[in-house]
Parts: sequence; structure tokens; C-alpha cells
Amino acid sequence: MGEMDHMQQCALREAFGESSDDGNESISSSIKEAELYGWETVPGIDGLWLCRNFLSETDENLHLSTIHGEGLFTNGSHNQAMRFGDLPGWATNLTGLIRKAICFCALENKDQLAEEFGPLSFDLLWREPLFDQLIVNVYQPGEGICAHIDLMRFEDGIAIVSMESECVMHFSRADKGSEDGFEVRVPILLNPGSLLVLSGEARYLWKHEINRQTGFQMWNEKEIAQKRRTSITLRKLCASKE
Ligand SMILES: O=C(O)CCC(=O)C(=O)O
Ligand SMILES: [Fe+2]
Repeated sequence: MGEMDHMQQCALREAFGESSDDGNESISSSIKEAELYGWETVPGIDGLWLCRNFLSETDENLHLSTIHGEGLFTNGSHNQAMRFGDLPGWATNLTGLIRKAICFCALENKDQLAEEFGPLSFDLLWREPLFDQLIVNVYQPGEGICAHIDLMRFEDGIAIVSMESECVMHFSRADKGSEDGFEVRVPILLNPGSLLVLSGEARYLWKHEINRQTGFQMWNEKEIAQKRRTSITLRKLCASKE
């Protein structure tokens, strides 16, 4: 079975459970569902994929009440919580939803070239576990995160789920300085309920940054009204060498 056929089988299994007798009907209804996710790529940044309709408002609210009600932020910090290894049940469910959304994207793009068909390669998408580290960040208005590349102790394939306030995340190349006085900065609007997936160049060659100081959160020439923003970042630690 080719990689694409395998992806398709996996997507169907994610969507309909183990047995799905009427293959053709399932495929066409899966493709319809796939379109609902609204996946986008970003021209010029390989490996960056954005799914605008990842969490419904109801699901977003459920996640927020779990996160803020779970006592995640008890170890002295009220704005960042980290978990390694076995993730809480809600995060394992979220991982399942991410896999499903990526499978649907692959299904929708099934007629395209292998490297274009989805946010994660087959190997990354089907590693086990997909993620074993979780960070929940809570940003008050004005707070953001400096330009960075995620640490090399994490594998390729990183997911960021955005909730509450929308914000602009900027991507800039890490390997090209601004000697010529010209730094490429690509703005991406992260709407609440969206899922951003980074792999390859987007993960290793581009820095990402959220600057929520006055004047930096511009979209369509208007400044975004800021509220609290909560994000969930999911990653996989590299296997230790010992
Ligand atoms: O909060 C976000 O959207 C990004 C978080 C991030 O980049 C990180 O934790 O490395
Ligand atoms: Fe990051």
C-alpha cells in the first residue's frame, strides 16, 4: 500500500472507527468534512500549516474551563504550566483531534505531490506518542513571547492551539541576518480555535514571535483589541542518548 493510501485508510479509521464497509461513500463524506477544517499553507514558509477551524467555540470553552479549573497553574506560576511524559486526559484527546485534522488535510490533498499533502510527514504523524510535552501559556494584554526557535531537545513537528484573544505571530528567518537592512517578517493571524503546525523549515529555520506591545498587533491596518490569550503547545522530546 502506498503512503497516500495508507494515510487515507488512517484518516477513515480516525473518522469512522475500525470498520468502514462502504469505502467510497466514506471517502466522499470525509472529503467534505476535510474541507470544513480550512487548512492553509503560508507562501514562502515551508512546513507551516494553519487550520483555522480546529476547535469549535464549544470545544474551546471546554478546554479553557478544564485548563483554568484543573489547578495546572499551582507551582508558583500563574501564566505557564508544563507537563512531561504522560499527558492529562484532555491533552491526549486533543492530540487525537490534531491527528484527525491532519489526516483530513492529507485526504483533501490526496491528488497532490507527496510533499504537499499535509502538515506532517507520515513518520511524524504516526510516531507514538505524537506528543509527550505540553505547555499552556496564558498571556495578559501586552504580553507575548520573544522571537525564538524551539529548543533542539524537541523533535520536529510542533503544534500550537490558540484560544481567547486573536493575535499576530511573526515569522522571521533565523539563518539570514538583516545585514542588508531588510529582514523578512511574515505575519500570521492566529484566531481563537486555530491550530498551527510547524515542521521542517518552519520549525528549524524560522523564528516565531508574538509582540503584543502597543503598535505591533496590526492586522488589515487596524490594531487588534487585546484580551487574555491562552495557548497550548504540544511537542515531543528527542529520545535521550543514554
Ligand atoms: O503561545 C504561543 O502561541 C507560542 C508559544 C511558543 O512559541 C512556545 O512555547 O515555544
Ligand atoms: Fe515556540
